[in-house]
Amino acid sequence: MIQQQAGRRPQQQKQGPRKVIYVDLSQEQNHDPTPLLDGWQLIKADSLQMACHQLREHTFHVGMVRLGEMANGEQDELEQFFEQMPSLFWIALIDEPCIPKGVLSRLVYEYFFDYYTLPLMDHGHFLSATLGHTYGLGMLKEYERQQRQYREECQMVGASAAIMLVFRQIRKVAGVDAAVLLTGSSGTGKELIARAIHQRSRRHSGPFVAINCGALPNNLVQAELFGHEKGAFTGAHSRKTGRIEAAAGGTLFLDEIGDLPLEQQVNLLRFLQEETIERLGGTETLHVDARVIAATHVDLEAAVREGEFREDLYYRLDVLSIYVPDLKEREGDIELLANYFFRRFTEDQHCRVRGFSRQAIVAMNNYDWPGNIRELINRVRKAIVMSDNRLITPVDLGLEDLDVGHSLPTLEQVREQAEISAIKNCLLHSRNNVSSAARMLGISRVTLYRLMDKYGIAGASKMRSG
Ligand SMILES: Nc1ncnc2c1ncn2[C@@H]1O[C@H](COP(=O)(O)OP(=O)(O)OP(=O)(O)O)[C@@H](O)[C@H]1O
Repeated sequence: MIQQQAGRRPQQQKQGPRKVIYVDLSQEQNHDPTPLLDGWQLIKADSLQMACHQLREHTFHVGMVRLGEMANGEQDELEQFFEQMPSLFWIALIDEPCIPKGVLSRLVYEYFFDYYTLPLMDHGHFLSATLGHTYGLGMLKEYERQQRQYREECQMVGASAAIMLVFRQIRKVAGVDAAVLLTGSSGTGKELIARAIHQRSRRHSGPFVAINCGALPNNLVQAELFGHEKGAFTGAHSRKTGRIEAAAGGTLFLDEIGDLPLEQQVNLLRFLQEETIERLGGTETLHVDARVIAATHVDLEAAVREGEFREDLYYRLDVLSIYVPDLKEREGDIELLANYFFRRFTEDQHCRVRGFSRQAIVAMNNYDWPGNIRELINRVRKAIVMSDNRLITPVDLGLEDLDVGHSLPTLEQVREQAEISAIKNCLLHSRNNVSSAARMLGISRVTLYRLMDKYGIAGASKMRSG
């Protein structure tokens, strides 16, 4: 769908022509493709050095290279040039006599999306469309590359629009040194997200200290968070550094913040306001520089209304907030995550089980996952061990009531699901530009707004319509 759209005449877009860099390495200066490029702004470079300069000055959507005869050294230089820009995609223009030469054919195969032989003659009018396709493919590859990068950096898997929004928010909040509140159900990945924010922040070389406020007995919370001096209470045989102090220079992750007893909330508030703490039984005031990320699965606003959570602390924690969606809200991610954990749990061992049956995938997609990703991990791990089959079945996953036979959707449901997923995909790929998403879908903007409203696809009012 993207490729077809990308191949459309770019001048239809209101953003103006897209830019293509044209690197002419042939020294011949003939066959200028400019007149053939309807809707594209062509910027020329006669050498790789000049191309590097142009690439620093402009943002290009796609690149074209005119290849001539080439010595080995020049070829290496060109390869290095391409390696520096993994997200720009290229088309080659080649003189017909050069085509059969082995060196060039490998280069074209490895680095170019497509090539045209010169003279272009009546193929010329396809060039604009090929540039569009190349750009479309480049966008997909870039999206894939970013995903891979996220996976590697944060060990986070996901491709749904809902989780991509979270990924973008992680990037944004990582660059700001303010408190973050993560809200979302249990097992959705809040701790992993807190770690990802820490890893991407300027504090990444400092410690990441996690504490589960719900798991500590009331009488220990203060000593655990703030530390204690020797003899502060019976059994305090030596001085102990608290978790807040241990997070100095890094990030303190307060999980289940809603469970923090009221009397400790005031101490935490003081730390957030003044960046100072006092150890239990101590008199010294210590300055501690730690960023706080808190997480909760309960509705803290409701807890504030009911007097169970201090309002002033709530506002101190909720400077930046990220909602982490339930697994069932992440369209397409269940299969992705299930396969990811399957590979992780089977890679180091000889395993007879080869993957998931189609019915197992359907059953997983039909299930609500109240325990979210943690539950998915447990079910997949158990199924790998217990399954007697080559492909994991719904029964192996404990989801036998949810396979395809029990819940065949109606045609109307299938149609609605297909519409929802096409709209979400196009909005994602057009970066929420409604006009361009409508064009991809082949419908008017008004119809797209109506459908978004009908299916409750969020954020319509905030979206760009350029
Ligand atoms: N996007 C993801 N990709 C891969 N693994 C994930 C992802 N999100 C969560 N996980 C894994 O799921 C499990 C649960 O995640 P995590 O502990 O971060 O959830 P949580 O929201 O903090 O849960 P709780 O509220 O119960 O503390 C962990 O093993 C985590 O590594």
